[in-house]
Amino acid sequence: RTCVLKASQKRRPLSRLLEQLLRNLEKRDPNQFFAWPVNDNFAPGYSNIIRRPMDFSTMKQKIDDNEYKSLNCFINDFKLMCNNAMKYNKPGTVYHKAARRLLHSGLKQLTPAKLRPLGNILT
Ligand SMILES: COc1ccc(Br)cc1-c1nc(N)nc2[nH]cnc12
Repeated sequence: RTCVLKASQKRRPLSRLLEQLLRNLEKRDPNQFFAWPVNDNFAPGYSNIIRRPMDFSTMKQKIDDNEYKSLNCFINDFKLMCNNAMKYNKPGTVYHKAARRLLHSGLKQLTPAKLRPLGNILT
C-alpha cells in the first residue's frame, strides 16, 4: 500500500503513539540486529538483494520527521524490515529466526484489540 507522505505535517499525537509502539518493538530485538541499517560489509550483496532497506533507527527518524501519515504506514515499515531479513538470510540462520519471531510477536502488539486501550487516537 502506498503511503502519501506529508513532510510538512505538524507534530501529531500520532507521532507520540508511534514512538511508544517503536520502543515496545525495539525491546523484542535484544541482539539489536534491527537497530541500525544492515551494512554491505557485514552482509555481502545486501543492497543488491534488498531494494528497500529498513531498520528501527530509520523508523525513529521518520517519526521525528512526521513522515508517517497513519499507523498502517508504520506497520508496513516494520513488516518490510522483518521480511528483508527473512529474504536475505536463509531459514535456520539466527537472523532469519530473529526476524520471524520479531514479526510475529511485534504484530501481536499491533492488533486493534491491543491498540484500542490507547484511546481513539487512531480514528
Ligand atoms: C544491522 O544488521 C546486523 C547488525 C549486527 C549483526 Br551481528 C548482524 C546484522 C545482520 N546481519 C544479517 N546478515 N542480516 C541482518 N538483518 C538484520 N540485521 C542483520
